[in-house]
Amino acid sequence: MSSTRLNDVFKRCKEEGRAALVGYLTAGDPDVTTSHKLLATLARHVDILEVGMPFSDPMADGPVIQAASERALESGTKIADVFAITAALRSANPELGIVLMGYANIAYAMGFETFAEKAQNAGADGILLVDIPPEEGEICDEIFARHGLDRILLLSPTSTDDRIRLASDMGSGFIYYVSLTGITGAEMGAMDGIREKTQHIQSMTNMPVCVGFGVKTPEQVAQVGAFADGVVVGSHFVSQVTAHSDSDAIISALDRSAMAMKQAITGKG
Ligand SMILES: O=P(O)(O)OC[C@@H](O)[C@@H](O)c1c[nH]c2ccccc12
Repeated sequence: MSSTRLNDVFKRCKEEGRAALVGYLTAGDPDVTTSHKLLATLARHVDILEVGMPFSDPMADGPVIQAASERALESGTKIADVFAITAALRSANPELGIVLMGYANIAYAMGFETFAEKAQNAGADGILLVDIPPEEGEICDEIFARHGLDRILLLSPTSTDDRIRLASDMGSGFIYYVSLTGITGAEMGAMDGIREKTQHIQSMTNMPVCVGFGVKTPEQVAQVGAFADGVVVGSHFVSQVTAHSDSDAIISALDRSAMAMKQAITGKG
């Protein structure tokens, strides 16, 4: 069972003959107020917002997103702030897909039932917990499903057909194909290999397959969008936070860069 909103997002994009644009930012970076404005800006251009829950030990993340987590935690961001920002984004953007992304610890700490209840009340559609692989889903699958939350699962270049089948069976919403064996923000590998593996996964599942890790330019968004069902951009958006000194400048830089990515994915770039 998939949350109808994520299904609708992919259906709409498909009707428009394009891939979905998924944009990531860490909630609370650089502080709760600015972060809310940044996420609201990104929400105007993307189809799905991936809202990162800041965490002290984000092992899948490269330096850019690690630093974003640190800024968020140092400025006092709490998980309650993440839910509050999410709720505000939801009420302003009824059709936007919203996925909460983070590490298992955050949900363990508050209890999966409470976590799922709060995520649902905030209006999230799906949950991506990086360090809960498909086979460890007993801890959350039933709970998330009961709260109408999709569980987004990751596949990587080394995933075997057995794992692809497992992710397709256990996951919902969409499959997130990590384009490289490494951390967020790394350099993308050869496009041919990424296309082949993506198409192979697509042939094995009914779910949309989104591709992320290393996508930084409108050209890459257009290239990946030509075969994937969705394209994820993270570090490139997060890096706007440190590239500019005041919050207005960060917001307008993010606005411009998200608009460029959107134009690239709609073929109007
Ligand atoms: O930053 P990149 O290379 O553009 O990749 C997307 C990524 O940031 C976002 O989806 C994400 C951030 N942290 C993660 C951890 C695991 C999987 C995915 C993520």
